[in-house]
Amino acid sequence: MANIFGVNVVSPSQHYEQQYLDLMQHIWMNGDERVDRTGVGTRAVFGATMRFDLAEEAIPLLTTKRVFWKTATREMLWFLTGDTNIRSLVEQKVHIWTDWPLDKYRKETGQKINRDEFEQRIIEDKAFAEQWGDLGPVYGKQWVDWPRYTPAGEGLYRREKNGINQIKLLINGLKNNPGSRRHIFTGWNVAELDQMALPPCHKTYQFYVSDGKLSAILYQRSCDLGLGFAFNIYSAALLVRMIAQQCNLDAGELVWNGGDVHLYLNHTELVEEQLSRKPSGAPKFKILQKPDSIFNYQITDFAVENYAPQPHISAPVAV
Ligand SMILES: Nc1nc(=O)c2c([nH]1)NC[C@@H]1CN(c3ccc(C(=O)N[C@@H](CCC(=O)O)C(=O)O)cc3)CN21
Ligand SMILES: O=c1ccn([C@H]2C[C@H](O)[C@@H](COP(=O)(O)O)O2)c(=O)[nH]1
Repeated sequence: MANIFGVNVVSPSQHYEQQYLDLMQHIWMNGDERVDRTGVGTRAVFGATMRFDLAEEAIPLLTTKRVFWKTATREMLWFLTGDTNIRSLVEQKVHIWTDWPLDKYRKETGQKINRDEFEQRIIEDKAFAEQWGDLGPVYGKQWVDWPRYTPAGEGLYRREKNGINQIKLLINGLKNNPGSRRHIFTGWNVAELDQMALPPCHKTYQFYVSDGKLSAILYQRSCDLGLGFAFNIYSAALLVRMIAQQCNLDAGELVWNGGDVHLYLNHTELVEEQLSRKPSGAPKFKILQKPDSIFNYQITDFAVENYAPQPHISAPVAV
């Protein structure tokens, strides 16, 4: 891979996943060993870029392990509803956000409930879910309902019933003023970070229209390269494709910029297994119909073809 002015140029003969495996190898061999918030410990580099071509229905799904793209798709559709409670995810058998509310519940009540029991209660008991299943004003809330305040006299402010829908504004902007350099949305609401279970990792998205194609940069401040990345890069591509479809554009390129990019020290087995495998194949992504709005996609609207990954590799998630 050549590097020109900080732009990684992936040669067309190289598999799109090779840059990911190279970065994984580099971090595992040369990363700074650091103590992190979770106490697990990581090896990390600061600042990394990868580029993925989205032309001709390409989708950046890792092929050296199976990535559960439907799980990631359900999560993205959940973001777009503005929901921040894990209940609707758990109802769809998506477990990736359960560990944070569960951890909080155990710490605050001292109860030794296991994950399955906790999820069962979240589903069966609406009041329990409202009390214990909410992640605070994370991604979805900020994306489609960023709070807005208006003066109410005497130095007081009233919170408007409807916040700012950044996704709707983005799509209007892309349609009406494609050449703009301000096509951005972000989950990083500084005033509300302390209420979130986790501050956003995939925190800023910027879009760019040229030659009938929609490209995007994702800036991810913190990246769990062994677990989170596979989801994050697929989800970002999914988002580009949905937005492109809504704006009658083709998908162009997805540029991923990572800040603190790390491998957890308890991911040795995953790293060694994955680095021993060779990427292969080029899955295709299809959107089967065009809903009348970005907010009306359903899981059945998407299909992945030609995806023949190597077996799943499980690894513990650091909470
Ligand atoms: N340490 C850490 N890594 C993350 O990737 C991460 C967080 N924390 N906290 C918030 C969210 C939750 N996300 C997660 C959480 C778990 C998996 C995970 O366990 N994935 C497994 C199985 C997926 C499944 O059950 O379908 C995997 O092998 O990809 C992935 C992303 C991404 N984020
Ligand atoms: O979409 C996501 C969400 C989270 N992560 C990872 C990155 C870190 O390992 C943790 C978050 O911990 P912080 O201390 O808040 O950075 O979760 C991810 O890779 N992708």
